[in-house]
Amino acid sequence: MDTQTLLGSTHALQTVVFATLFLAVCLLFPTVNYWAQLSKLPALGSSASGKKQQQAYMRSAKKLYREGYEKFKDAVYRVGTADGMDNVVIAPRFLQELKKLPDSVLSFGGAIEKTMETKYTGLLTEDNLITHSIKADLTPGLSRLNPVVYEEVELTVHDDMPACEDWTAVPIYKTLVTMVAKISGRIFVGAELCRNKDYLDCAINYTMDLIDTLKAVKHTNPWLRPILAPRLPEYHRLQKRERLARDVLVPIVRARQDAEKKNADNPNWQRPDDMLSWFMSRREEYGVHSTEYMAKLQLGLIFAAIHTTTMTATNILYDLAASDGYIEPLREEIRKVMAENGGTITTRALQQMVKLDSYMKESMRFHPPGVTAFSRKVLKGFTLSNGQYIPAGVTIEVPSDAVYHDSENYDDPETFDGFRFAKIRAGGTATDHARNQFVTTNEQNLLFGYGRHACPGRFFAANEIKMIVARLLLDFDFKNEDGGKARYKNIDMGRQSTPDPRKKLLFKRVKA
Ligand code: HEM
Repeated sequence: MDTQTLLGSTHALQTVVFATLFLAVCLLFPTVNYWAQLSKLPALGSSASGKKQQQAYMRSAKKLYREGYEKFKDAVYRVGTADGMDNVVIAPRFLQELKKLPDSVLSFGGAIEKTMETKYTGLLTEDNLITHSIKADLTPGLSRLNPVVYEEVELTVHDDMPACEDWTAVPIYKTLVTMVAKISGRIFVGAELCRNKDYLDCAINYTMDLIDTLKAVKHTNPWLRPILAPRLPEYHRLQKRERLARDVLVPIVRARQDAEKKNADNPNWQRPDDMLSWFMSRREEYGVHSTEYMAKLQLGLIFAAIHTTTMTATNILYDLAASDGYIEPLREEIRKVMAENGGTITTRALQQMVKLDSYMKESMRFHPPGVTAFSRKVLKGFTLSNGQYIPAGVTIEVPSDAVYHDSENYDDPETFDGFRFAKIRAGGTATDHARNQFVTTNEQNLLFGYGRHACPGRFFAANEIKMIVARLLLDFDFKNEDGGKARYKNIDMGRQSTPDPRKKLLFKRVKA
């Protein structure tokens, strides 16, 4: 090789090397920059993302976030999570400023996409039609709908609870999920479908199949997920469940469409008064044209509503069975309020059941479904008022469980006081009333989230739970299966906490 050719090849080689390095720097810069920015925030513990750390997170996330709160109460820190990624934990004092950031900076859907592996579970993330319809149709219509809801509560308590002439063991989670699916279904899809076996099967089991798929997907290697996830048996079961759900729901949507067309000129025709109907009336506004998608919206609603409501009701019953001194005062309140409202549970009656509302709220404070709240993915980096920069790409959260056990927020926070909120409301101002209800959301009350994505279904859920618990309290005495007073332990996994669905309570019908 002559010198000229050698120089030429060396030059070409140098160019290739430089170009490759440049490309690598361009590709890696965002990641390197992300880690550089993230590492400026203090870490709780090692914050490393090793297997051991991930397992410790799954076992004791609650303890971890409480330690974090003690150490960084008013500050911001990062913590390694079960995903092998660091989340940024933000003190509640920043919530007011976070609330003002638009969805293009802090994304609710983005956080769900990641935690729920929506690419594989197919869960709807931010479906504005569902949220809008709950806010614009369901919640304002509750006064009109409450008698219908209560009618379904009476029907299902009658049909799904055993006779219980003597003490009878009842698997209460399983019983409640059927009740909640029927009662919610009455408002979601109407009377014709809400007691249909196939609809109920789907309303009860869709969430379970989705969670099984989620767990299986999380166990696969993130790099191989696109190949492995669609091969999982759980994934196939979920797909089958969705097909079954479509088979049940699509004919109903079609029948409703036909009825609408047939009655287009009929001034006396009335649309069914349920979510399916409200979704359909808003489909043009939201550009929803496929009948299958209308069915999918119902699955989104089922996921948001059924097991969340069931878990909350189960926690309340487990608390009641384990605590003394509450059942009689609650019954007294319910009887008195019903007597004042024509012997039934009206909207006014629900508002007057202040002790029951308080008990439900205290039960949820002690047994929140999650250890953290306000989970949002950061789409654009931003700076907090204390000067700390939160980089794009990270997920933020607020340590809500620690907030509920802070004596600055709640007097004697480690004591279960079922009537603590009723007492504050009894002697208090209008603000005390507003800030101490089951449905309240603010910086100290994060059970239903916070800000513009706070749970829109909480008003419906509160009424439904109140009606179920009131009916059960009036009709039955109940206690733990062993007759003891130890509260059934919840199952804590990572951030999630669920009442143990295998436990039974003993029920005995109250003599009239
Ligand atoms: C006790 C039962 C329930 C609990 C504990 C609960 C809890 C929550 C929480 C924590 C969030 C996230 C809020 C945030 O991050 O700021 C949420 C969102 C949501 N919930 Fe509920 N929920 C319950 C019942 C329901 C019901 C019955 C419905 C429907 C009727 C519903 C519909 C939704 C929807 C659509 C969203 C998403 C809101 C959005 O995208 O902006 N939830 N819920």
